[in-house]
Amino acid sequence: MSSDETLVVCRDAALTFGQGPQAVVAVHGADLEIGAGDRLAVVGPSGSGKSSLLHLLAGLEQPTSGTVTRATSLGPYGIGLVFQGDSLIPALSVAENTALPLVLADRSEARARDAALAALALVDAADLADRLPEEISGGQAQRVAAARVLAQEPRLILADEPTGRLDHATGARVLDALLTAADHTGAALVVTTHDPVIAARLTVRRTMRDGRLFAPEEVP
Ligand SMILES: Nc1ncnc2c1ncn2[C@@H]1O[C@H](COP(=O)(O)OP(=O)(O)OP(=O)(O)O)[C@@H](O)[C@H]1O
Repeated sequence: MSSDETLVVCRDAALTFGQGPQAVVAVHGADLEIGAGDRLAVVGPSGSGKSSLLHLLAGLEQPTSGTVTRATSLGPYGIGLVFQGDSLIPALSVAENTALPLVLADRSEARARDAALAALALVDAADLADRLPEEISGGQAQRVAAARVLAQEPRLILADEPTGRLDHATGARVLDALLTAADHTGAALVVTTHDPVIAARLTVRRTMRDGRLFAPEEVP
């Protein structure tokens, strides 16, 4: 893997929901390249289209016009997703939640658990391993979500408002966990946020307003 490898390219990628007078343009012709190891913050207020852009990058939505191209080298497990809140499965322990992507990818349960425990330790959540999601806080749950992505060892981590519902100090710890996960695996990291303090911790910041993605550091 070369360090300047391009993972995802958006060219004039747009996403419109609905048709006719009811149509909502969530993303207007966005141009974006994500390379291996990049650290990108997409910053904008609620409703500006950040989640929609992330869904395009992940392939969860297809562009209505323009193109989104993912490198074939990403493979089926190459993208790790972290969503805002409530993403853990309630009936599974923290360790089982963390190991789940590996079990689904046919790793043995013992190896998956070892990888999960190592990932939890890296994000400072080893002591939570045997708890259920209902027994941990929102900030802890987001760190577990970071550990789950870390265990998966993706090439690209997409985190949608991972600190959105948290206070500043807790949000900073969640971002620490995501940066640790990305550094440890060499993954690219894209974080959407409305919080400039969180955005300042990523290398490149791009503002979104009303579905428009502005150039790096360009302030609309
Ligand atoms: N499935 C959908 N159907 C119709 N409209 C949608 C859908 N998803 C999003 N939208 C609209 O697209 C626009 C962008 O929404 P999006 O969720 O991408 O913004 P956001 O910046 O992520 O907001 P938030 O921070 O509140 O999640 C909004 O006007 C929203 O109402």
